[in-house]
Amino acid sequence: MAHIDAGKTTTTERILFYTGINYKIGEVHEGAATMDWMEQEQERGITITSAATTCTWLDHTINIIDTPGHVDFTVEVERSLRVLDGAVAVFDAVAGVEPQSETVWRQADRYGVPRICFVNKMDRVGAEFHRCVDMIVSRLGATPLVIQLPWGVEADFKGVIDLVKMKGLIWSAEAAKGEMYDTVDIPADHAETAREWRDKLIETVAENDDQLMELYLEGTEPTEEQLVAAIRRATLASALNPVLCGTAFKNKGVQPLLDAIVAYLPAPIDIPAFKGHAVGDEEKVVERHADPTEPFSALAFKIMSDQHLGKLTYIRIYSGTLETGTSVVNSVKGKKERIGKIYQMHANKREERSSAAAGAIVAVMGLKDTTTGDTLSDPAHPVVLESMNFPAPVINVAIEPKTKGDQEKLSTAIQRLAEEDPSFQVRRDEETGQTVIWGMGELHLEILVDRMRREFKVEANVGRPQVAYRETIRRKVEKVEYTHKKQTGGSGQFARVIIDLEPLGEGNDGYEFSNKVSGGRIPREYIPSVDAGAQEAAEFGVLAGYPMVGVKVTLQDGTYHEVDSSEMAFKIAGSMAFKEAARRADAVILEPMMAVEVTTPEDYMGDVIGDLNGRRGQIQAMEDRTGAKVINALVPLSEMFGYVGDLRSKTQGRAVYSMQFSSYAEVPPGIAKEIVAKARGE
Ligand SMILES: Nc1nc2c(ncn2[C@@H]2O[C@H](COP(=O)(O)OP(=O)(O)OP(=O)(O)O)[C@@H](O)[C@H]2O)c(=O)[nH]1
Repeated sequence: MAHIDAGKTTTTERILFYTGINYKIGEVHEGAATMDWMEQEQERGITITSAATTCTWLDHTINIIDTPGHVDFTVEVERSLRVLDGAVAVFDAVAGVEPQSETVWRQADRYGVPRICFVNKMDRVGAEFHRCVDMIVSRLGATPLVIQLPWGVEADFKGVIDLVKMKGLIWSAEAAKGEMYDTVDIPADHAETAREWRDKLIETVAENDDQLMELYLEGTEPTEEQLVAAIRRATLASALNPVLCGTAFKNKGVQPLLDAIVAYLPAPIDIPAFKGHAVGDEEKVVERHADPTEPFSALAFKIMSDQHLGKLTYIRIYSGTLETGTSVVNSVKGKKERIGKIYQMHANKREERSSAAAGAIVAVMGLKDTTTGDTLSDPAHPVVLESMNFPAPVINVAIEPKTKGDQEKLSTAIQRLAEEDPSFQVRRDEETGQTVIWGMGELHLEILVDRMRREFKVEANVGRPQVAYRETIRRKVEKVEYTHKKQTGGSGQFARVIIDLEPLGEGNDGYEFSNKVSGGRIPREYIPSVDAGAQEAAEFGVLAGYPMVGVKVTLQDGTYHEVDSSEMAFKIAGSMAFKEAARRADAVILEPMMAVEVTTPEDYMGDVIGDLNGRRGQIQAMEDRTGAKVINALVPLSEMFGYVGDLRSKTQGRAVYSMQFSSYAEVPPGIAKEIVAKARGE
């Protein structure tokens, strides 16, 4: 996991080569990386979809998922961190801890994933190992444990000083692909620094591990075995993060990284218990263990449509053993599923297997109703494992088929792509009849439309990207009454409700409903209808039709009629009362704000800042980083369309930027007016 371009794919390609999975190294910039198998990935040199593979090192099986760094594909990181037991955070030794590294680090925190750090690109001009280590402290608030020091830097980078073994590891020029390295005595000019850092290493581990602390207090130098065991315990407890370095591109430092993965990251059996809950009872905790003889349980984390095979469902098996031809239950949806075939995946290649056991990551064919985040379990012992969080999409575009013939293909394409990607959504705009697709950013939607064209042969016209605005209210309104009554049309036409509507408060973008009606003034069976009606109304806000969020509805009172009331009548009353209340509650429009970080040569700093100000940006911070200036700003997403091209032309291609969603904020009144007028077709 890492910020874009830190070198995740390049490092993974070396791993596949050294572990003997591939007989040659595929380079990202040549469009030849195994893990970036999708056409769009090879053309652009970026990872878009997380690819899974499996290799063996020191008699251990390692499942690897190479994740994308671009923020538009954050859902890929989310699902991968959910099913992996450990992670390698890759950093660019020049840029250090970049914004997206920070984001993925927090995601890993959320899932409690132990991790080690790899400071890559030590060969680049401006590489600074210790600055990166300092940033791991200042930006991530983590405890880095330096277990290697770089031996040389930039063009002179030769290898690493291993502080656990107290040896130098040097990659000689003869092994051009870095297959071989020599273990030598630490050179004299590095001896003192190595001793100093070795002391720091032991001190840091001792502070985080009682057993090592005992030895430390006795003044006994730990053996290599004792030290490795202590680092392992502290890493598994997420108390610290071992830090290594190297240059994947120049083939140095990758084998010791593999050694560290085996030595310090958890095997499934190191995890005391995988927690889930009983079907239909979220309070009742059920535990599963990485034991092939326990009842089967697995989490579906990814769906892929294969043109030839149909739907492939990627699963992580937590307990038990899965065999082809057996039946399992999707315990979230309550549906039986039959396991057609089981495949070990190597990026887009697959190898058929007859069974797979706890700890494995495999793809299965034949599942019909399972979607991302669902649990599959032994029908006799169902369990629901914790699912994952998916971010809400922030932009959308209208899409329409070019010809009538494309209409059906478009629907199929959208359906398949939405199955694969939970951050891609589709809605039909009832008023205009348009199909609107929603995603995480311009690049995300561009890739999706491109995939529709290539994989599904759909020709479509795509509108301009629009921001996913929201609406909320600023004021509480009380006792808003609505009576739904129709004289004609028979029974079931009477309902009267009285509601309060209030804001949930800053940062809460949910919806809540509470019922205060007592004494049978409204029969209990009608209450959920009022809630459903209000929720339906909240989907289309009163100002410009954007979803209304951060509101609480309280049903205070109402009346019903013995003969003329129905669920439908109460739903309509709930919906109308909500709309009426929202109109009186000072509704406002919210827009997504992006945290933008621009790295630019000093000469262009004035232009970059001026441009950000012109985009309604608020500059938050400025700092120096190796001959460049780094500017952090908060900018409305609506002003950031096309920024990539504008920045390039303003700085002659010498500045780079990244941005990620920060929060929703109120749109200034002048702009809100324009948005409302546009939505009303004025
Ligand atoms: N100089 C140098 N370049 C490197 C090194 N590792 C990777 N690169 C280059 O950096 C670029 C990005 O590398 P990738 O491996 O695609 O980075 P990534 O983190 O997988 O990128 P995304 O998946 O798109 O986020 C490529 O052009 C690599 O050749 C390194 O150690 N040194």
